[in-house]
Amino acid sequence: MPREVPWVEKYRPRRLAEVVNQAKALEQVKAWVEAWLHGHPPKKKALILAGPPGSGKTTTVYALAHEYGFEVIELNASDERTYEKIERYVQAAYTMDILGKHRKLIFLDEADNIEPSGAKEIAKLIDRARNPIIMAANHYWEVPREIRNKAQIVEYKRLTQRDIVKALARILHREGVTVPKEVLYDIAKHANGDLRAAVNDLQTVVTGGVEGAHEVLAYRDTEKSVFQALAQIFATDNAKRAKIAVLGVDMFPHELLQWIEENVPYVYTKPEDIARAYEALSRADIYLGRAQRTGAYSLWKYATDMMTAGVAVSGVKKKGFVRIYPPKTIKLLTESKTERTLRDSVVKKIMKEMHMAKLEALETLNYLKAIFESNPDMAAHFVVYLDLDLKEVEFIAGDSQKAKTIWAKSMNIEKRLKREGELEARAREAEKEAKVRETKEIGREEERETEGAEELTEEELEKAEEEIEAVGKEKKPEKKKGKQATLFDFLGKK
Ligand SMILES: Nc1ncnc2c1ncn2[C@@H]1O[C@H](COP(=O)(O)OP(=O)(O)OP(=O)(O)O)[C@@H](O)[C@H]1O
Repeated sequence: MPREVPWVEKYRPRRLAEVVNQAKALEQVKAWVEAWLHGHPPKKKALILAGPPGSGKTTTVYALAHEYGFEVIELNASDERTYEKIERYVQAAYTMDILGKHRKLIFLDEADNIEPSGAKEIAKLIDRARNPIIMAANHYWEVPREIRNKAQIVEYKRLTQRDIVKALARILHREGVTVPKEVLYDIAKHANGDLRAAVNDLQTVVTGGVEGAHEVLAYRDTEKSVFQALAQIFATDNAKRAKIAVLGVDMFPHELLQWIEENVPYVYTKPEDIARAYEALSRADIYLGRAQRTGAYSLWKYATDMMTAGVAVSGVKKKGFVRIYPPKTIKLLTESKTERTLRDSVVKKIMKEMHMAKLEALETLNYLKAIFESNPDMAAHFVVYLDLDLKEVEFIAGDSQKAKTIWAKSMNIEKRLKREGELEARAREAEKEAKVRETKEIGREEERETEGAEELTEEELEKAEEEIEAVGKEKKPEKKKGKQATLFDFLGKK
């Protein structure tokens, strides 16, 4: 299949004036490089362009080189031989300059990934530099301190949704195609300030062999698009970056594995690199299988490490835009979306009823799948407990016949529970009524007793007192065991 030119390259601004919404940063970069060119290297011989991904850092470096006549020597901080290479170019650049060749501009990407061990050495090289060194980093504070001290910081802003929509609209105009407005907004929203991700998404939507932009965008319902995560994995040789790339992706590891597996052959071209990537994936698969069999879901972590970091370090990747293809095993995107919606609703119910965090609920869903597979009676109880509907039961059972059996059993349980509930309610009602009756009766008795007592007082009290007096004259009233004899003892005797 012919590979399309990546739009991030095709439409990458060639001139500084085309870099949007970073005016302040550009002013600083220009002033710094002009100092070099005027023969007065700036006090800080390195620059750190710090800011979010896809905000224009790399673009600035290349546009700058283009406008000021530099050759860019791009190095990656995670490359083991970075130090050697910088040293070579720091020296070579100077001699080449004398020969009238292009001056070299050393561009060190991912400066927040420089190992502490190498930081001191690179700091020394900065001191010796006779040519500009520009570094890029997403997280300024993660650049080793020795290097930060030697470098001037230039901050890049996160691009706004408006910036992104405008940039995308310009590309569409130049391509002569249109997409629904809401799709454009949706891409811009999910890009989270990353224009590279947005441009890649747009290219996927417009040129994808996938039917319909809305279906493609369905995958962006997740917190972080799987397209973006994969693009990040396939753009780095750095294990840590590759691992971090999938953090916000709301997908089971085995689904993620399918996505990565599908795209490996488009990213790696050399057979031995492809083989290494598949080796990493097969190890991931072994961990997943083990987790599934034993219930030790902590193994998921290792599986994810293998499929991200393991794949990312497998070899030399294709440069620039790599279109990410949804796995063929996902038969229909719409179907997959329904499945995901069902999974989400089941997971929500588990979280609510079983008071679980999301990850636990996802693990529990796996247990449920095993239960639904082998124990319909127990499954039926879960259906009632979690208040699942038939579609959700079908999703968990993964087999409509099984789902129907479980559903029928759950209806019986529900009926029984309902009956029991009704009986219980009736019993409770009867008990309540009995209590009311009892209370009323007690009330009446008390009334009667009180009435009786009053009668007693009126009619008999005088007589009783007379009797007491009489008895008192004869003998002391008999004492009841441990209790003071009262008027009522006498009355009782009567
Ligand atoms: N400010 C911007 N103006 C115009 N285009 C931009 C801007 N920022 C990003 N882009 C577009 O997005 C793509 C990626 O940008 P770039 O490579 O400069 O990002 P970056 O900041 O270096 O990101 P990273 O930190 O991930 O390397 C480029 O192809 C470019 O077309």
